[in-house]
Amino acid sequence: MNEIIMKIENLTKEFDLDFFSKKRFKAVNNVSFEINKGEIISLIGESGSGKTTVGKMILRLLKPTSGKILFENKDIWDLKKNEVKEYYRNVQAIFQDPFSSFNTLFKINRVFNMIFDNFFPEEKNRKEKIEKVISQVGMNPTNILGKYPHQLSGGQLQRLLIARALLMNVKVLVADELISMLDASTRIDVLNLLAEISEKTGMSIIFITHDLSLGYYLSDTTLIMYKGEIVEKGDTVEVYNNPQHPYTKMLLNSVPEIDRKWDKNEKFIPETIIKEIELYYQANKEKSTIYEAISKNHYVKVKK
Ligand SMILES: Nc1ncnc2c1ncn2[C@@H]1O[C@H](COP(=O)(O)OP(=O)(O)OP(=O)(O)O)[C@@H](O)[C@H]1O
Repeated sequence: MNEIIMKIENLTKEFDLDFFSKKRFKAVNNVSFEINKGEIISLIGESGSGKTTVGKMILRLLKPTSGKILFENKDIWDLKKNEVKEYYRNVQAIFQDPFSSFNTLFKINRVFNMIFDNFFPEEKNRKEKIEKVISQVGMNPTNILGKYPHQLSGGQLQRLLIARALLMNVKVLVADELISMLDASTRIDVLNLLAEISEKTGMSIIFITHDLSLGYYLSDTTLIMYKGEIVEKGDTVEVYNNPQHPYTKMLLNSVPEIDRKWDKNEKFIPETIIKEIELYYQANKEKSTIYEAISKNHYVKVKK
């Protein structure tokens, strides 16, 4: 049976458009989904669709305008100070640029020791545990631990971030454009590593990407985001084989194929499918702000 570990309920985030304006911008609009233990979910969408904003709210880096994030049935914005620390022991992130996640002044050994200082000060077998996770991500601890971050490659640093998640035994990992800086073969290695860890340890992964093929490769469940909303969600194979929403269809059609050359008459601009989107919502008798968002430039007026 599936065990829900995190529940996102009607999450909305508005940003001020500018200091003087009364208009606000809905970067995330009424987003709901659940994450099961050990599940890998891809959050896929074009640039600016709101993926990172969802990730940041899950990491408590941004407070939602409305809606809830429940981790193990507790609202993460109702946590007490000591519970917040516990939350971060369980929920961690890996961002696109691995270099920014490391303090350049500290050797890797120190970086890993600080995890124990912060979260498990009583731990006696630090060295052993650190060496074990570094080996688990396919690296030799002796070659790595004495180095500074700038002496390592992007791929090595990404692996170290995964090792950090392993060391902390995190329950949910938010991986935001994790591998976009890596070359193709290193990418596959890191993806395989993530899938393997998730299967072995039951770690759930929210994989944020704009790359459909990476999402397909890794995830059990796919969420397609467009203009701040989830327009389609479901089993990955099902979504890719039988997309329902016009935006998902367009997105899947726009993936370059090895035997298809660029055609100057072909257009994949989302705004060209506005009519289909309108008809889709009419046919499904669903309400959506997406149609309005496209035609009115995605702003909402609020009183300040
Ligand atoms: N702090 C902020 N203040 C104002 N607007 C913001 C802020 N953070 C994000 N936005 C806007 O919200 C929208 C969604 O941004 P977000 O970073 O979530 O998109 P994304 O789907 O992750 O895009 P990308 O793939 O390019 O990272 C964008 O239009 C962005 O400019």
